[in-house]
Amino acid sequence: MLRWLTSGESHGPALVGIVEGVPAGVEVLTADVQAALARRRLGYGRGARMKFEQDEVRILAGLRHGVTQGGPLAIEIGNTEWPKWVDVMASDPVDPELLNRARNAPLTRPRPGHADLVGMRKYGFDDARPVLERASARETATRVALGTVAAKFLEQTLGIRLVSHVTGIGPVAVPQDAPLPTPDDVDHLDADPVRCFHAKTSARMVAEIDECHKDADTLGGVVEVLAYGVPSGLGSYVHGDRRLDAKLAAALMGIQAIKGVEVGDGFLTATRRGSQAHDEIERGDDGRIRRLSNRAGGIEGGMSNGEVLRVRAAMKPISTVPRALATVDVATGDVAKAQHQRSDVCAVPPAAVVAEAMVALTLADVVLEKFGGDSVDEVRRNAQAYLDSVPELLR
Ligand SMILES: Cc1cc2nc3c(=O)[nH]c(=O)nc-3n(C[C@H](O)[C@H](O)[C@H](O)COP(=O)(O)O)c2cc1C
Ligand SMILES: C=C(O[C@@H]1CC(C(=O)O)=C[C@@H](OP(=O)(O)O)[C@H]1O)C(=O)O
Repeated sequence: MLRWLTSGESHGPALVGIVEGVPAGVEVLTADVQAALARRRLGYGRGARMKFEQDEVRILAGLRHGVTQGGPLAIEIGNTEWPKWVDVMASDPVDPELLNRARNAPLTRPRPGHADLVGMRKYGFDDARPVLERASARETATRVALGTVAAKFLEQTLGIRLVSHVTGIGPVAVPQDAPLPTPDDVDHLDADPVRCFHAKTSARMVAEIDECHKDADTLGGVVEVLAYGVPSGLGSYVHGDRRLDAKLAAALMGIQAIKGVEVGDGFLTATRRGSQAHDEIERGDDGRIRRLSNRAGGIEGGMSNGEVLRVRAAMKPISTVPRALATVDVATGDVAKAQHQRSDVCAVPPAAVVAEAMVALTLADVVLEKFGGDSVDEVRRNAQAYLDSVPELLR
């Protein structure tokens, strides 16, 4: 079993993530985590903060000489902007005089689409500051850091490799028959301004973001994660909460601003007739069972079926709209415009990287559930024994 937890506020000194259950022997470096975090910072349409802030990574525990030790890994990501927020986010009480300064002023004009209003009600605050600090997607940096370890585990035990890309931004979408990127295309995707594999669509997405920026508005979109090399049999049909599709849906829906999840062709499948919706089975020239298509996205009956795993997540447009939305000042009861200082216009490309991390953590958990093992070698041996045990005619 893999367990993980994150802690930290958007403008606090640092974020911290802990992952427990990673077997011994996974090779991972601080530089790998840094590289993954750098990929999360990419993307046309991100706001000013991404340009001036750095992610300062420190692996505090669980790793020795670049190899996991079997104990929990603790990863710290320092916010380099912290010096500006020392008073606002101080852990201990501060001089009340400081609280009158601009950055410290209570936020009383909750932003529609954010956690602000409900969070104030629920936790008993008269200021949205503490709500937005933890609700912020700054926290996703920690998930990407932990996901890096999970991805290394998957690659080094079973050769599973993940790819994330953007298939839609606002109304602009990749054509349905466009080829899927493979792990060899990751550098190309990282270099694309919107992490899109289809060059013509990428250019249209950039233009759409520019238009939206001019209109002082924001955009959402759709991301897709692909997992190559996933063996058949992860997850289970025997109970709803053991289904791989259910676990992936929960993991993706748990990302800030994700409002829909599809497995394989998802909602499109619902519009098709059965004869056009499923993936027929045949025996290939090599004598192995194969599929004529992969509309199911690599999952049948809540289990991986050996095809490429394909999941999508729909992100709503950024809630802090520059052309500020109507709200109420909860300190006075007056009609107001929602608070706004700065924001991303579009954060779909980084959301793809976050979705990839969530898929990595979910797959690492189900791999450990199925095969178990305290070391990389043991997981490999267990997996190989299972694969060897599948009868010839079912392979
Ligand atoms: C990578 C990423 C970056 C985001 N950046 C912003 C942002 O700059 N401004 C904003 O208002 N919301 C941003 N969001 C979305 C908010 O965090 C999210 O909408 C808010 O916390 C409310 O949660 P909900 O949308 O899940 O209801 C971002 C989300 C992600 C995944
Ligand atoms: C800091 C990150 O994303 C932030 C997520 C976010 C939000 O409301 O979710 C709002 C913005 O922060 P701020 O309000 O300080 O400008 C984004 O920059 C990050 O992704 O590292």
